[in-house]
Formats: sequence, C-alpha cells, structure tokens
Amino acid sequence: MAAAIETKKLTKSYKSRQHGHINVVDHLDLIVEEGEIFGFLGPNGAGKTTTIKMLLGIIYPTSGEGYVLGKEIGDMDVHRMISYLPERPYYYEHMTGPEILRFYGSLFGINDEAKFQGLLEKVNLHRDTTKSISQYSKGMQQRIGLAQSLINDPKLLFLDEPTGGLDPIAHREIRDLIISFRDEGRTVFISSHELSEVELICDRVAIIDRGIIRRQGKLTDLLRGGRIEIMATEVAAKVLESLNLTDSNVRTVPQGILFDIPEENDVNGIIDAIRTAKGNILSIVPRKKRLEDLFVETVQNKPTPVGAAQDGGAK
Ligand SMILES: Nc1ncnc2c1ncn2[C@@H]1O[C@H](COP(=O)(O)OP(=O)(O)OP(=O)(O)O)[C@@H](O)[C@H]1O
Repeated sequence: MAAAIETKKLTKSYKSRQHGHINVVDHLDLIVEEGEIFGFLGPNGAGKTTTIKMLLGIIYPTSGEGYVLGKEIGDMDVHRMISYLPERPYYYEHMTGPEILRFYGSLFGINDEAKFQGLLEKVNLHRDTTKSISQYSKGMQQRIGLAQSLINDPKLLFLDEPTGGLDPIAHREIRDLIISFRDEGRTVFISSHELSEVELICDRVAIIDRGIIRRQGKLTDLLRGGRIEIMATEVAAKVLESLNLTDSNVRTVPQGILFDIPEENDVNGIIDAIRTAKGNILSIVPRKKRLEDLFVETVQNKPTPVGAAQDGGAK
C-alpha cells in the first residue's frame, strides 16, 4: 500500500530564551498508509499541531523531509486533495448549513447544489437547512464541519480533536462518519486526546512526546499484552505447585484464589489443571490492554531528550 503521509527526520525548532534552539518536533519518521484511520496522539505541547502545520504547508520545517500524497510538503497541488478540520472551526454564525457549504464550495470553484444537498444528508443536517450556525448544537457544528471538509472530495483529511467536548450520541455520529470516510477510500489523520475513541476507530497510531515519536504501529500490535484473571476456589495445593506460577501471578483474596495471567501464557492449561483437580472456577475475565495504559506508560517517566521541547513555550 502506498503511503499517504511519509516524513523522514522532519524537524521544527524554535528559538527559546532559556534553552537556545529547541526541537519541538524532533527527527520525526512517520508513515500513514493510504485508506487508514491514523491516530496521532500525545500530551499537551507534544508537537502534534506543529507537525500538522508542517504537513499542511502552513509552516516550514527546519530540516528533514515530508511527503503528502506523494508530493513534497508545501506543494500547492496537494491542497486540492486534502482538507483540514481544526479543533474549533470558526464559522459566520448567521449563516445556515447550506450557506456554509456554498461559501466553502466557492473557495474551490464548486457550485453544485446537488453535491451540497448530498453532503447535508450525509451528515444528517438536511432537515435543519433554515437554522443558523448560532442555533446549532456542538454536535451539529462538528457535523457541518465534516460536511465542509468533504467539499473538495479529499483523499486525505486532517481532523483535530473531532469529538472534543461532544456528548456520547454526538460522539457516535462523528465516529460513524469518520468510519464512512475510510469506507469511501479516504485516509483520515486524527489528532486527539480521546483515547477510547481512537481505540475504537483507528487502524494505526503514533504517540509523540516532547517532539519525539515514542510508539508507532498497528493498534492490534501495540495493545498486545493483556491479562486474564481467573477466580477460583478449592484449588488443591498440588495444582498450585504444578502450575509453577510466581507470586505476582497468583494470590489469595477473600473470594478465593485469583490468577492473574499474561494472555500469551497457557491459560487453557491452567483452567484444565484446576478443573481436573475438582477446583471450582468462579469467573474468567479478560483484562485487555487499553490504549490509555499504553499512552500513560509511554509518556510517563521519560527523560527529557537533549534539545527537545518542554510544554509551555509560546505558540
Ligand atoms: N511559534 C512558536 N514559537 C515557539 N514555540 C512554539 C511555537 N509553536 C509551538 N511552540 C511550542 O512547541 C511545542 C509543541 O506545540 P504544539 O502546539 O505542536 O503541541 P500540541 O501537541 O499540539 O499540544 P496541544 O495538545 O496542547 O494542542 C510547545 O512547547 C509549544 O509551546
């Protein structure tokens, strides 16, 4: 599969009064495959917006290379094939949904009422055509933003915190729309803090921290390493011995004996051994590794790399 985005040692440095030049994005090697939903994650000040601005050609890298849809970043041809929905898009509040689409359509030389109608239907705003943006809920505003971001039929969409501040129903609507973009063959690059959302929809993620990519890969690979908890009673001592488990894998709790086993271990073998010796299994609970666990373990307690940025500088 071709890469929709590829960067090689992409770096942006700013001058800081205390630290001289600091790399707020530091030798970034990023690959986003065509047709995937990619989550770009990181704590505040990690360098996400700076990276997106470089990919969009809004700011110049200090060094390194970057390619978007096969063209070098900054290439004006790319702008016709991509779109960007910022975290807080600004719309003229007096405009209605159709007026917004006509306005943004005109920026691309598109004057196609059937297309605008289709987009309003896609985001389920076709029954609210007389309402002005000031009367829209947050979820509706986000949906008109997504409709607007489709006007130029982009191959690649950049969405900054697309579900930030939305209620669970609006979350689901936006999530379904983003999945439909992938179904249409588009690539979606999402910058987000909403890890549970990202976990539900993203194919691959990168975690950036202090300008450096700490993890990058398929979610299914990155989230390997879950655990299985088996609660049992009447487990014979000889069974416990034969299982050769460490103290961290097995402990006595008020309800019985709790086995806490890495999922790659022979969980079935343990269950069989307990059952064969007439033990009583009360529950078997998979404890999947969550993206939040991975995120926290990735960004916590990392030494500050030389020359890398700290949060709190000027924007
Ligand atoms: N023009 C600038 N001059 C100096 N420093 C800057 C500038 N723009 C951004 N920075 C610094 O670069 C670092 C990364 O900022 P960036 O906005 O890319 O982070 P972010 O990951 O998008 O954060 P958030 O999640 O809070 O939006 C921060 O320390 C920020 O203060």
